[in-house]
Amino acid sequence: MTGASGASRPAAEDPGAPGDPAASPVGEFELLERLAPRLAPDGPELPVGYGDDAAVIDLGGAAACVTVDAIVEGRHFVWELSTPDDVGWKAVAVNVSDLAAMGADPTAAVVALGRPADLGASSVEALYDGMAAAAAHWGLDLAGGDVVRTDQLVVALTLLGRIDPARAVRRRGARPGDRLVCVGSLGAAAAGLELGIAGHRTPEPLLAAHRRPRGLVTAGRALADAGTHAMIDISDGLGADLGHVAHASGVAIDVWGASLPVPPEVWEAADALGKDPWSLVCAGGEDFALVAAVAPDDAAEVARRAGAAEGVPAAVVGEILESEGEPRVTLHLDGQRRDLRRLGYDHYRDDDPRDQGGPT
Ligand SMILES: Nc1ncnc2c1ncn2[C@@H]1O[C@H](COP(=O)(O)OP(=O)(O)O)[C@@H](O)[C@H]1O
Ligand SMILES: Cc1ncc(C[n+]2csc(CCOP(=O)(O)OP(=O)(O)O)c2C)c(N)n1
Ligand SMILES: [Mg+2]
Repeated sequence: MTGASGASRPAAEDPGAPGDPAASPVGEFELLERLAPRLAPDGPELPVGYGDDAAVIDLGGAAACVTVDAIVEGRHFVWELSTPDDVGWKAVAVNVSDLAAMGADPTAAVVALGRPADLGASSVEALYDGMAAAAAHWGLDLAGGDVVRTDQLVVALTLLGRIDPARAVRRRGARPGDRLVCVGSLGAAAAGLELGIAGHRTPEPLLAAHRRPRGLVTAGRALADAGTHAMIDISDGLGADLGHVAHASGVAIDVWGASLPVPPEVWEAADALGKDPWSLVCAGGEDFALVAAVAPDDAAEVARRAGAAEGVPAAVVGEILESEGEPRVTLHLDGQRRDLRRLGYDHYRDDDPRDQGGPT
């Protein structure tokens, strides 16, 4: 059968595409680079388009900051570890985090719900209880959506926020000499997920980090108000996401391992899992910490204020350097250097997302 007849799915052309048993298909990052030419360039009506945590759209006088992230059963959560209520919370939180990383203020969301036929109505109500609780927490309105039948639960939330386009903080803009500020801790969500899946006893803070992440809106605003040069939220992992900042800003980034905010339970989890703790910290992902490039003289005070505003740990964790050609992200630890760039979650890299990389 041919694709042109509409009777079958388009043929596999990439190694590893559906129907092709070979290695891995084109990765998430490479796929986006191929799609980019078809997307709108930045311009007066689109002050921030593709390539940042959220877009900024000029509406003639006012501006909206908009983002969409989906939560998928088996990819972002498993029913063994999360309730429907947790899933609803997480669907809101992951989007709130993207707006936080722009310095925006979330205002309203619409929800595309992919519901398997066997997911009962009361479970969907519980899912919406979780979304409503998160919406109340961050002061945003759930303003409608769409329902389709799917094989696994999918919750795709489009979130809008207020922003002054002139003050939107982008992934580009980090300058040599800036310090790297991290607000929020690293490694807990990945540790909670991995312990939980392995059936180990899982400390509550780790499980909570996986199930019900926080979006650091107040910290994001504080960082934006302080004139932060560049910012990103850590969803795929510190290495991969700093790689985006290095790439967008045309800089190199040094990360000081000993300064990273890591909860003590993460070291214990790595021990129990027989795993390099730095793979949880630098490649685990779903931390939803904010990492920002801040002028050196302000960095320590800006970190302190942003952390205090949310009641989360915050620290100066590295510095921005001149690029040496290729964007570079390097972890400095015990006198050793490890390449962190691209270390993190990629939806297409491995079949089992939990097998994905650690620092080498
Ligand atoms: N399917 C897509 N079509 C167009 N743009 C996309 C798509 N997926 C992601 N992007 C864009 O690519 C950039 C990176 O996306 P993503 O890795 O999902 O970022 P984030 O971690 O901030 O959610 C964003 O600017 C996003 O808008
Ligand atoms: C069952 C399960 N396996 C693996 C993970 C880990 N995980 C899934 S997606 C992801 C990265 C972030 O999600 P993504 O959809 O890429 O969000 P975005 O980068 O667009 O914000 C991670 C670390 C998980 N949460 N649940
Ligand atoms: Mg996304």
